[in-house]
Amino acid sequence: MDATAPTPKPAAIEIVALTKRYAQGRPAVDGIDLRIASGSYCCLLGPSGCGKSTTLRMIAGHESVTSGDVLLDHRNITDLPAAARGTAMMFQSFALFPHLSALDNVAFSLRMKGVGRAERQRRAGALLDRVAMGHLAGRKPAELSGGQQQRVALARALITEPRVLLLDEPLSALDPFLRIQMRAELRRWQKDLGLTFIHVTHSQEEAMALADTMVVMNHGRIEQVGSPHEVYNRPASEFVARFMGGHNVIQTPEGPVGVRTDHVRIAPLGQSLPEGMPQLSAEVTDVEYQGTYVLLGLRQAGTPRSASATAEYSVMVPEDAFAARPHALGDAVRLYWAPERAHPLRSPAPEAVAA
Ligand SMILES: Nc1ncnc2c1ncn2[C@@H]1O[C@H](COP(=O)(O)OP(=O)(O)OP(=O)(O)O)[C@@H](O)[C@H]1O
Repeated sequence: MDATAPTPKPAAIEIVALTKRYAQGRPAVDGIDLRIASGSYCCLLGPSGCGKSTTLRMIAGHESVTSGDVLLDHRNITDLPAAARGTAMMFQSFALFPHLSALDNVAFSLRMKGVGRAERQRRAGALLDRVAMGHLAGRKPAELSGGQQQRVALARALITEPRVLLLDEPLSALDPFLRIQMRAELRRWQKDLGLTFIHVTHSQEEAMALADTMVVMNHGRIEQVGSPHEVYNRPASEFVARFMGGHNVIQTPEGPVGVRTDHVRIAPLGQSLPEGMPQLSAEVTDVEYQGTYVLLGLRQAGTPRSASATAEYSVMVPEDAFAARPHALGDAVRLYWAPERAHPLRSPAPEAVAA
């Protein structure tokens, strides 16, 4: 794991041995170290309960820290109140006040700070212009589309002039079509504004589409930090390979390796294979047509139907190749792959298996 490897730009956020313990037993966040480069889009990714929201809330100051530190540009903000940190939060489904206009929603935190009416309306209006919402400033949230509400929520978060914007599953309440549109917009805003965004999601696809840096968490710990390309192409552990999808985890005498489903080849039993290819025998258990490719499910030969997922594999066969040489349920085949396509994977820590 290279969670503490130096980043080329100065770190906007540095997390040092950060721990949150809600109750006895395993901590929700377990001593994590992380540097998030200034001006980058960082996604905290992991399954439900892995500790990503707790981590975000500790950065925001909405959750106390059990131990460890949060630094923003080398300033220790661990014990500062949320409003004094230089961070702002954008929530799931935007959490706009329904009875207030877009302008008053954006101006709200300035009102709380005692800024005069004329000044707060001027600043809120300027920000709404910035997110191309100035012409709809008088509308209430219910009179705005999902995308327009997102822009108001963004303007409302930006009014405090944060250095870092924290986003907690901001797209999860949207329908799939709007979600894809809105994530492109978030990415564009992040680049235009040059701010650091830290975005929590459980969606691999969302993180891959948005992130400069992905942080994959599991059981309160960081499994891997890297660009989407690095994490997808070189998953560090069995957990990351399985969680990201698109990989086979294959047990070899040297330990588990990960091979992408599109890098595993399939041949009928008895056909001679290229020299030096690692291989195994399997039976076709599933054939799924996916349009541009066919996804085959396979079980390693000699393993019972009820065996764990460790003996189950997937192979992605391009549609044309499948048409030229189809495979049917029950076919006995050989799977093989080029040795350079197999990447060693860290096995789960014994305590993680037991949890
Ligand atoms: N206020 C709380 N009190 C007690 N336990 C909590 C509290 N908040 C979270 N937890 C526990 O801490 C662990 C991490 O929760 P957290 O919400 O950070 O995970 P998450 O990865 O964001 O999950 P999700 O995607 O479901 O929100 C979970 O086991 C959760 O049950």
